[in-house]
Amino acid sequence: MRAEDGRTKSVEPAAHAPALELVNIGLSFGGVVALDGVDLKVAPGEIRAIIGPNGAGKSSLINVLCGVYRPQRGHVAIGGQVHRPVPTQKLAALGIARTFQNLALFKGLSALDNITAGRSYSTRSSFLAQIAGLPQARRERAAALERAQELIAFFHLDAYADRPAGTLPYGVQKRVELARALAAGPRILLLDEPMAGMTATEKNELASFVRAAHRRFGLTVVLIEHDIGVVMELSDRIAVLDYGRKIADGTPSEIAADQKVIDAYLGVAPENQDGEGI
Ligand SMILES: Nc1ncnc2c1ncn2[C@@H]1O[C@H](COP(=O)(O)OP(=O)(O)OP(=O)(O)O)[C@@H](O)[C@H]1O
Repeated sequence: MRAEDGRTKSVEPAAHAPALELVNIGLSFGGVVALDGVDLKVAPGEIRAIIGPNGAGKSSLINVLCGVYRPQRGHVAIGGQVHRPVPTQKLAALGIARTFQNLALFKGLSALDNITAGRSYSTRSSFLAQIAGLPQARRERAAALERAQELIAFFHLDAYADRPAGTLPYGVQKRVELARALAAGPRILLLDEPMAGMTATEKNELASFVRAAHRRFGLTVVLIEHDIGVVMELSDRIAVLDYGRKIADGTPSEIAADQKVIDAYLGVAPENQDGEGI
C-alpha cells in the first residue's frame, strides 16, 4: 500500500491494526545508509525496545516515526493510517508524543509550567484567543492545568512543581520531561535514550515510572536505550538494528540467545544497569 503524495490512507480496520508499523523503510544521507529496508510492527499496548550498536540507525528510526526525517523508501502506518512522510505538526493529533535524547525542557519555567505547556500541542484555541482569555481558551487552560497537576502527583513531583526546571536534579528533570510528554494524553510514547547519563538508582526509578505510566495510561511505548539491563527488564519485545538493517526481533529471552545479536555486539560491550561494560 503506497501513499506517494503524503496523504493518509486507511489500510485495515483500525481495531486490528498495529499501533505503529514501519514498512520497508529506506533512509540515506548522501552515501551513508542509515536505514535499509526496515520493517517493524508494534502492537497496541506493547513496550517495544529498539537496540543496536552506535550508528545502527536507532535515532534515525525514531526521527522517521516523528516525521523529522523523510525516508526515500517505504511508509509508516499509525493505527492503520499510512503516512508518507509522517506529518510532524500533527503528531499530537495522531496520539504520539516523544522525549528527547538531550533534555528539551524550558529551563527557566517551573516544572508545572513545563508540563502544562506539553498540553498546548493538542489545544484548539489560537494564541490570540488565549491572550484575550476567550471562554474556550480559558476552559482549555483549566483542563491543561488539571492534567498537569494529575501528572505532578502521579510522578511524585509535588516538591518540585514550582521550581525552575533547570535547577532540578537530572533524574527529576527526566521525570518532568516524561510528564510533559504525557500532558496531551498520547496513546503512543517514543522514548529516545531516556536513561542516558543517569545513575543506576535514577535509572531504576525512571524505569518504574515508565512501567507505571504504561499501565495507568494504557500506552504503547517505543524505547531506544543502550542499557541492556533496563531494556531486558522493561520490554515485551525487542528489535535489533545493525548497520541500518533489522537483524532480530523477539522477546527478551529470544534476543539474549540470538547469535546474530551476540555477534553484532561483540567488541562494543553493551552497558549493564550500573553503566558498566559487560
Ligand atoms: N543528519 C544526518 N546526517 C548525516 N548522517 C547521519 C545523520 N543522522 C544519522 N546519520 C548517519 O546514519 C547512521 C545511523 O545513525 P543513527 O544516529 O540513526 O544511529 P544510532 O543507532 O541512533 O546511533 P547512537 O547509538 O550512536 O545514537 C550513522 O552512520 C550516522 O552517521
